[in-house]
Amino acid sequence: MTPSTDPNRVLIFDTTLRDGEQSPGCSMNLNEKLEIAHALKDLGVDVIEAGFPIASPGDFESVQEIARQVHGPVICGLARCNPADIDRAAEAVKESSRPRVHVFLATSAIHREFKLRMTPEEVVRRAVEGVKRAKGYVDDVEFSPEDAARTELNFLSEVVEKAIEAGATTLNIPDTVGYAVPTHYANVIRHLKKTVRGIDDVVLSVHCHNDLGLAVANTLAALHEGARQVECTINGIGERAGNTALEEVVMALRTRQDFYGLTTGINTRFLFSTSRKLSHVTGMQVQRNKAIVGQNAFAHEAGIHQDGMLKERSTYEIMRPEDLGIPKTELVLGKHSGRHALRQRIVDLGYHLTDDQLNKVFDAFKALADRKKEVYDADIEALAENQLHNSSQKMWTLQAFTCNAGTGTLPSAAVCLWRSDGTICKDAAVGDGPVDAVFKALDRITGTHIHVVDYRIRAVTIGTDAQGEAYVEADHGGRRMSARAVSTDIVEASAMAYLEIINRLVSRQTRDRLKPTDHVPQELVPAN
Ligand SMILES: CC(=O)SCCNC(=O)CCNC(=O)[C@H](O)C(C)(C)COP(=O)(O)OP(=O)(O)OC[C@H]1O[C@@H](n2cnc3c(N)ncnc32)[C@H](O)[C@@H]1OP(=O)(O)O
Ligand SMILES: CC(C)C(=O)C(=O)O
Repeated sequence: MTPSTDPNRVLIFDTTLRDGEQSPGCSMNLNEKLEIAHALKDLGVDVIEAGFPIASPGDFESVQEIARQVHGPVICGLARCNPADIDRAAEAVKESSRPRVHVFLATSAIHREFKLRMTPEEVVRRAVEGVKRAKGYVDDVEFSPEDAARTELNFLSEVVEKAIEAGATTLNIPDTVGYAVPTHYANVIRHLKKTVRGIDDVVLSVHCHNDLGLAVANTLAALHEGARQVECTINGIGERAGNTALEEVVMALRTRQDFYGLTTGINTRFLFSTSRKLSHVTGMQVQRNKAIVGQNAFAHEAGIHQDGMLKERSTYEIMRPEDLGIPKTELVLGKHSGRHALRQRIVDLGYHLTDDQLNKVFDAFKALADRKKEVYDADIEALAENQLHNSSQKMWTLQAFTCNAGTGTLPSAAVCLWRSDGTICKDAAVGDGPVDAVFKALDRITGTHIHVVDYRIRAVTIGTDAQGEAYVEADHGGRRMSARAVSTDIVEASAMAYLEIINRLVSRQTRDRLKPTDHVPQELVPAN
C-alpha cells in the first residue's frame, strides 16, 4: 500500500546508508552496505537512500550495487542542485527497477547568504532546474529544501510549489540542524498543506535531526499534520546527534495506533536484529537505555515493577519484546528488587526454599545488592546454597600459603588447603606475580580451572595496614560468578575470593550432576 491507495499508510524512507553514514565513525564499505541494504529490505522499508554518488567512487559503486542487487524498495541517490551531481546520482540508481533521485538545496536565509551565496530568486531557479534535470532521468524525484525548519514560511511555500510544478513527486521538509520543536514543526507542515498548490498530489515527507533530542517527537507532530513519508535511520545514527530513529517512530505509530491511526510496512520482528547488525557493522554500540532496542528497554529492576510484571506484564510493558524480535523481558535482580522476583529466580534456578529460608536469603541478597552493581544468577545460587547447606560444608578451606615475589625472582606460591573430608592438600606453582601464582596453585590442588574475567583490589580502610578487598569475577561456561574477600594481606584476600568461586563451582556441579549421591565429581578430586 502507498499513500495514494491508503491515506493512512506512512512510507518509511531509510537513510542509514547516507545520512546515517555521515555519523563520525560509521563509514561502511561496499559489502557492509550491501548487508545492511538487504536487512533493510527484509525489514520492509519503502525507500533506501543508498548514498550520495558524487561524494566518492566508493559511494557511487555502493549505490550502483544496491540498485542492482536489492529488489523491492525504491533505491535512491542524493544530489546537490547541480548537473554533475544529478547525472552521477541518476547513473548510480538506473539499474534499480524503482530508481529515485533526491535533489536538495538549502532555502534558509542563513544558508542562502553565508553558504550558497545565492539570492532567493537564484535558489528558486536552481531548485527548479535541478528537479527538471533529475526528471529527465527518472519519474520519481524527491526535492528537499535544506534547513526548511529555519526558512521563512512564505519563501518555503514558494520553493516547494515551484519544485512540485517542475515535477517533484516527493517533497521533503528537513529540520537539518534539529532546531524545530513539535508545535513549531507541526505549524510548518500545516502552513505548507494550506498554502502550496499541488501539495496533496505529492508525498509530503519529513527529515528530522536530533540535536535537541526531539527528532522523533517532531516527526510524529508532522505526521499528525498529514506528512506521509518519514526519513529515518536504524538506531537513529546520523550527522551530529543523529536522525529520527526508525525503530522509535515505527513503534510509536504501532503502539499508539489508537491515536495516530497510521500504519507502516515494517516487519517489526526484524527491528532488533537489524539494530544489532548495524552496531556490529559500524562498531557503534547502542546506548543501554535507548528506546526500543537498548539493552535495558525490556529489563525491569524495581521490585514493585517486577511484581507487577510477574502478575500481568502489561502493567509495566507497553510493547511485547517478541514483537521486536527481542527474546524476552528480563527481570534484573538488584538492590531495588523485591521478594516476588527473587523467589521466581530461585525457583527458575532449581531451588525450593521455605518462606522462612526465602526471607533469610532476601536479607542477604539486599545486603549483597547494596555492594554490587549487578547480582548474577551465580550470586543467587550461592545465597540459596548457603541457606540450604551450612557454609561449614564448603569443599575447600584455606589453611596456609606462602608466596615469593620481587625483582629478579620467579614469583611462586605454595598453598595448603583443607578438604571437607579432613584431608590436607598442598601444591605449589609459579605465575606472573604472587596472586597469579596463588591462583595457579589453587587450580592445581582443586583440579579446576577458573577463567578470571575481572580482578580488582581496593583499600577499604586507610593506612598501610588497611584492609584490602579483593574482587574476582569468573566466567564458567558463559555463566558469571563473582566473589569478594577482605584481609589486611591482599594476596590472602585474593586467594579467599578465588577459593570462594571454586567452592561454589564444586557445589553447583555436585548439585547438577551427582544428585542425590554425595561424592566429589572426578574432575574435582585433587591432583595429589
Ligand atoms: C544536509 C546534508 O546532510 S547534505 C549532505 C551532506 N553530505 C555530505 O556533504 C557528504 C558528501 N560530501 C562530499 O563528499 C563533498 O562535500 C562533495 C564531494 C559533495 C563536494 O566536495 P567539494 O566540491 O570539495 O565542496 P565542499 O564540500 O567543500 O563545499 C560544498 C560546495 O557545494 C555547494 N553546495 C552545498 N549544497 C549545495 C546544493 N544543494 N546545491 C548546489 N551546491 C551546493 C556549497 O555552496 C559549496 O560550494 P562552493 O565550493 O562554490 O563554495
Ligand atoms: C539532504 C537533506 C534531506 C538532509 O540530509 C538534511 O537536510 O538534513
